[in-house]
Amino acid sequence: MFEKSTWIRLPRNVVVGHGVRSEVVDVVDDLHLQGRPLFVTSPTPRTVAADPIAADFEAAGIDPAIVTIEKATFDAVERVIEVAEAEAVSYLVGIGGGKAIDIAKMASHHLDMGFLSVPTAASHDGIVSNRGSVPDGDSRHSVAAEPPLAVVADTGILADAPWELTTAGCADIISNYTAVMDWRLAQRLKDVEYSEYAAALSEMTAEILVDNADLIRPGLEESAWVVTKALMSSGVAMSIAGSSRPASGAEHLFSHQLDRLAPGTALHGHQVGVGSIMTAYLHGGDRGIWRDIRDALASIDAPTTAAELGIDDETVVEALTTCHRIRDRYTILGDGMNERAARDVATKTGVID
Ligand SMILES: NC(=O)c1ccc[n+]([C@@H]2O[C@H](COP(=O)([O-])OP(=O)(O)OC[C@H]3O[C@@H](n4cnc5c(N)ncnc54)[C@H](O)[C@@H]3O)[C@@H](O)[C@H]2O)c1
Ligand SMILES: O=P(O)(O)OC[C@@H](O)CO
Ligand SMILES: [Zn+2]
Repeated sequence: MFEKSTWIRLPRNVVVGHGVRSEVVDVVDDLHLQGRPLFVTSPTPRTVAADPIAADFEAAGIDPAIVTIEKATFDAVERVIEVAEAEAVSYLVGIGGGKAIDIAKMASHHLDMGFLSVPTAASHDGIVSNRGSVPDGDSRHSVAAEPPLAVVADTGILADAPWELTTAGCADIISNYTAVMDWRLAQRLKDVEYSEYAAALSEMTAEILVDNADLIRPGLEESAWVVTKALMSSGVAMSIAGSSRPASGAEHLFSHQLDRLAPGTALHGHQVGVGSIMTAYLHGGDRGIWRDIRDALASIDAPTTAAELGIDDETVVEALTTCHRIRDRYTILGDGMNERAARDVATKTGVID
């Protein structure tokens, strides 16, 4: 008997476009959400979006509570849960980059409350995903979390954000190529659960983004459209898979380790992009697609070297040799690279000198 079952939870409303920030109140009404919201944001996104959206809610007779977080940690999730309980709110709104949205989705999962995702940067593909990503000691957890009931992505805000945030989002998408290679490898060698639909969607998303690279330019609002659609499509792939596997392989392990070794130095998307150049080389050798990945990153102004990330060569080698321990996720790194092999791949791909 075939007894498999799955739940794929996706947003009901996806509202994208110029000025849609002012439609958050209408989206809440359309979802029949009652009571007070808690806005989960971080310092700059608060000024850019959370405070103006709060004013719209107040004008509609709703008094939102606001909590500002600085880091994506389990402590931050706890703090948001405490504020939600103390302020007697009935749903959450994550307003900001990947960290604020991750914290909001994890807290709403714990509270069993609905949540809305309002990205202020096209910098990451967690906008619609049902996963939260949190460092914890030597590990990095990919936690099951509440997917958003709705996404409100204002392309005016996204296009006004610093350009490097958008190039980071592009690089997070381009890294899907190697994430899927790792996933297929793990399926073949370790029989891990695999979804061909999620893998195909993730790869196709990267392909469409690369094909439209000439539309991705600073100051062009259309770029925010192109990148945001890709970020959402990649998040849907994660929700279909019920795992971050379609968008996170060894290149993400490398980035998570850099977050530990050189915290706050480079953006998540930029780190996974550089990681992807090297893991593509590990998969395909010199005839593989590593040059295509490097050139795609360069074409949208994303870093392709350690120097452009602001990270020194030795830290890259250390991250490559240790990042397989970050989590129990089989990838091309297997049980770890030795130092010579790590230096070799980083040098041959031009990531280090
Ligand atoms: N859950 C998932 O599926 C998923 C997917 C991808 C990434 N992530 C996580 O998301 C995080 C990376 O996201 P990120 O790069 O957005 O990090 P982030 O949330 O720290 O944002 C980066 C910076 O951009 C600033 N910012 C945001 N909007 C701005 C705006 N409009 N103007 C000026 N500054 C603005 C933020 O204040 C912050 O300083 C990582 O923790 C990563 O693990 C999660
Ligand atoms: O599960 P992780 O490795 O945090 O990956 C999530 C996301 O960054 C994929 O783009
Ligand atoms: Zn990512």
